[in-house]
Order: sequence, then C-alpha cells, then structure tokens
Amino acid sequence: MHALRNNFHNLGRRFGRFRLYQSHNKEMPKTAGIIVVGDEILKGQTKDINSHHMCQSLHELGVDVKQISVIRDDVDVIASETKKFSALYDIVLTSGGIGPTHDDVTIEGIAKAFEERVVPNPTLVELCKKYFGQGFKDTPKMKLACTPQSAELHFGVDKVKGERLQFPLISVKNVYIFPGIPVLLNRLFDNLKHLFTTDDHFFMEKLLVNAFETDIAPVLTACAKKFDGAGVQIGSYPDWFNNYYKVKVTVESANEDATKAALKELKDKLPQGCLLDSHKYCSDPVAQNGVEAFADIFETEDPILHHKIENSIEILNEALTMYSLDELCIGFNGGKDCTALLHLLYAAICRKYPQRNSKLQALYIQDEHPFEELEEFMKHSTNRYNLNVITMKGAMKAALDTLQSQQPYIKAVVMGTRCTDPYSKNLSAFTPTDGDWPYYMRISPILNWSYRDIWTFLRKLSLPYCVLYDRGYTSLGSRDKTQRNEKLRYTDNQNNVKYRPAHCLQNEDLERNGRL
Ligand SMILES: Cc1cc2nc3c(=O)[nH]c(=O)nc-3n(C[C@H](O)[C@H](O)[C@H](O)COP(=O)(O)OP(=O)(O)OC[C@H]3O[C@@H](n4cnc5c(N)ncnc54)[C@H](O)[C@@H]3O)c2cc1C
Ligand SMILES: [Co+2]
Ligand SMILES: [K+]
Ligand SMILES: [Mg+2]
Repeated sequence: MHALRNNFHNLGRRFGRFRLYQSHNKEMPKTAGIIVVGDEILKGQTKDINSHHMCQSLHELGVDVKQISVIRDDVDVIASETKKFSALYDIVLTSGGIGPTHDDVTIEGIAKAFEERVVPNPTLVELCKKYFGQGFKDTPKMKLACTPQSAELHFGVDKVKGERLQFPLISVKNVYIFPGIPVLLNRLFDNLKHLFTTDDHFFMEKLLVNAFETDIAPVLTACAKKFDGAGVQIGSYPDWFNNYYKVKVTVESANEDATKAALKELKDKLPQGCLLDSHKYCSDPVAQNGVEAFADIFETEDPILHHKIENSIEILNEALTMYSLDELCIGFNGGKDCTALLHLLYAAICRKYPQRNSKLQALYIQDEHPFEELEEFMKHSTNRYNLNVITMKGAMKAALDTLQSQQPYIKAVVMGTRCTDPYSKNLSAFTPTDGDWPYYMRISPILNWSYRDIWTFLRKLSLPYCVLYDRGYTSLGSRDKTQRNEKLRYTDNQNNVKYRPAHCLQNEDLERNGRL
C-alpha cells in the first residue's frame, strides 16, 4: 500500500513543473524544500537560523519538509538548485541574497532557473519610489524593484497593527523568495502563513527512555519496520546532558490511529521500567517555579523536607528584605547543593520582584582545572536562570578580595553550604565571614538539609544538575583532586565496570569519598 502511494506521488513529482497550479496530491502531505543562500553561512560567519524557523512553522502547518540545501551566492548554483527543487517538491522556499549589493544574486538565479528575464516590477517600482524617493532608479536600490517576469507579489497584513506590510513576499511559480534577515523573514512568514497551510496535520507522540540507544535499537528497528507501511516515522534522539532520560523517541505520522498503534507497540516492547512517566517529569521546571508549589509537593510524602524547604524560603525572604538585588549574589559553582539553592532563591526573587529586569548575580570562583561537564552545566544554568555570572579565578580568599575591590556594592553571598561540609558545623543562617577573610555576610539557607534531601528535591522537581553526578561522582571539586565514588562502583552482566548515579548512594557519610 505504501509503495503504491509513493509511486503515485513520485509520478506527480516527475511532472512537478506542470503541476504548479493544481492542488497537490491529496494522498500525501504537501512537500517542501528549503534553499538557504549565502556565502557567509558556508564560511561559518553567520549561523543559519532561518531554515530552522521555516521547518518548525511548516511542520506545524502540516507541510512535509524534505530537504534543506545551503548554497553560495552564485547565479548558476542558485539556478540549478532552484530548478531541481522546484521539480522535486510542491513548494520551495529560499532565504537570502535579495539585497541591493553586487553579491546578492538570488533573483537572477531564480530567473535563470525558469529561463525568464529580470524586469522592473511596476508595483515594486511604485513602492520603492514612495520609500526611497524619485531618484532611486539610478541607484543600486533599483535592484530591489526587479523580479523575474512571471513573479507574483503577496502582501501580508500585519496581525498586530492590521496594516498591509510595507514589502511583499515575491514568488515565482512554486518558489517563494524570502529575505535573509531573520526578523524580516519571520515577519513575512508569520503574516503569510495561509499560503502554506494544508489540510494535513502530523500526529506526534514521544517517549522519554532511560536506557542507552544501543540497548533499545532492536526494538525501535522492529517497530519502525512494522509500521513503515502505515507511514509512521520513528526517531531516536540521544540527550547526553539530561539527568532523567537518555533517549527521546518520537513516533509520528499523518494518521492518528497509526501513530497511536506504533506508540503502544513501543511501550509494550521496550524494557520494563525504562520509560519516564510523563506526569512525573517536567521539562521546564524553571518556568513553573512558584515557591508554594515546591513545599506542597513534599508535604505528605516527605514532611520533614517540607518543613526544611519552608524554613529555607523564610531565610531567603529575610535575606531579600535585608539586601537589594545589587547587594546580593549566590555563590554558584555548579555543584548539587547550590543548584538546589539556586532554584529556591530564583523562585523567591521572582515572587518578590515579579516585574524586575535586573539579573540575579552569581559568583563563580573558577578552579584552575574545572571539569568540562561542570562548565557546560554553568553555561546552561546561566541561561536557564538568567544569571549575571561574575567569574573570579584563583584561590578563594584572594578571589573574594578581588571581588570586594571590583564590585564593592556586593555585601552578601547566599551559599549552598550544609552542616556536614568541612568547617561548617557551627554556621548559622546568617554568619559573617571569619576574621581573616574579606568581610561578607554569608547566608546559608540549606544548612540543615541532608545529602538525601538535596537529591529528593532536585529529582522530584526534575531539576537539571551537572551530569557528572549521574556518572559516579558524589561531590565535585577540582578535576585533579576529584574521583568517582567507589561506593557506587559495580560490574554489569557483561563484566564492564560501571558507576551508579550519585542519588543512589546509600550511606551519605561517604559523600566525599571521591575527594582527594
Ligand atoms: C563567599 C564565600 C565566603 C567564604 N567565607 C569563608 C570563611 O569566612 N571562613 C572559611 O573558613 N571559609 C570560607 N569560605 C570557604 C568555604 O567554607 C568552603 O571552604 C568552600 O566553599 C568549599 O566548600 P566545600 O567544597 O566543602 O563545599 P561546596 O559544596 O563546594 O561549597 C559550599 C557552597 O559554597 C559556595 N561555593 C563553593 N565553591 C564555590 C566557588 N568556587 N565559587 C562560588 N561559590 C562557591 C557554593 O554556594 C556552595 O554551595 C567561603 C567561601 C565563599 C564562596
Ligand atoms: Co501503504
Ligand atoms: K539517532
Ligand atoms: Mg557541597
């Protein structure tokens, strides 16, 4: 059945050029190809985000994007690629190369593809006259008013203002010519969506699987084969940094029943217990960070932690009354404790200052030999919590000295210290630094949290944490002085040495086992 449909569809495609003004083959979703034009992209000077935006939007509209091609600003290359794509796909979208300078030749290339001449377009000439003034015809701006002979213009209406957009989208046969500047492209695309809308809709389901791709590959292959005839596509996308699953498996087709059947098959055949319960996993916990929400989650299951959280929030609220955001920073080095703390502090700040536009300041005293994974996690956290990270290098005391002279307005540091940390037994929630240290108020809202509390909090809320904790590390310091915790070591049934994740450590007194 599938083969038959495909042949039918290919037949349609072979006569693509004659099909242009007919509606597309109803048997299959409408297809599209995207051509990104620009030397700067091939040189790595500009990152192509336009094709990504177009793919996302087209997919939502039910259009099946089949190919993206990135090519240079060259008339012949543009002409041959356009000709090829125009015959292969129902619609073609190009991005870039339509400016007034010599290096923008997309219009010429597309004209050449269809053996047309480039001519002044009366409507565009009028528009340019209004926009640039009479004299524009003798300037390079005239290029903006020229199109291939058979070009059509599509004027979008600005959804917000209700006005006609100043410049139209140009199309030639089934090729839609977009400008390369992302805001212009997006504006045109979003206001002209109706040109690309179809009756189709893709049905997508996803499974989050906590198993290695190599271990689930046979099941995926068998399922893909079984449902191929029904047009179901199964995708497998490993995520190296997620703490809760290793692979995202997608099941998708234009047929809802087929999608559901394939999903069920996968659920039945994948190893027991490796599927993440979508009700228990939150993919964006930072967006749902209401302070009350945390405490409530733990209220019945873990009443002791519930009270610890409430107590920590009280301390943070007090800190926010005593210090302005300019005077406060969090001591953040990517470790598990300050990761939990950061989430709490961020929530408290969002509640106290819902309209704020200043960032939360974070102090990062960078080790001489930091773990790469830790640095990676720092970067992600900076974006996730919109941090202003103040990075200091060198020994801690000296770094704090420098901080004091460079950022004299900072008065207090919120820290993820716990009583069980070295030299921390006698700390209280608000303790100034010791005599020979530069003067700061140290605020420690999670002093009485245990190792287990930290993990319960992080994992229950699906908070991201540094991936090293999933690979056998239970406490992180300098790379040359930190090892995996031997208590987490085991040998699997193929005799490979492996390490369990940090949250599995039973005896929490052994947390610092891997620190040299
Ligand atoms: C602002 C500040 C003030 C300090 N004042 C004193 C003091 O008065 N007397 C004293 O003896 N020691 C002080 N220290 C040192 C501290 O007691 C620990 O020795 C140090 O944090 C390492 O702790 P750890 O490895 O045991 O635990 P960690 O869990 O690594 O540290 C506990 C907390 O300290 C903060 N922190 C740790 N390392 C960094 C870093 N590299 N960059 C940013 N924040 C970090 C984090 O909030 C973290 O959760 C201070 C440290 C800082 C950051
Ligand atoms: Co079939
Ligand atoms: K893959
Ligand atoms: Mg710690």
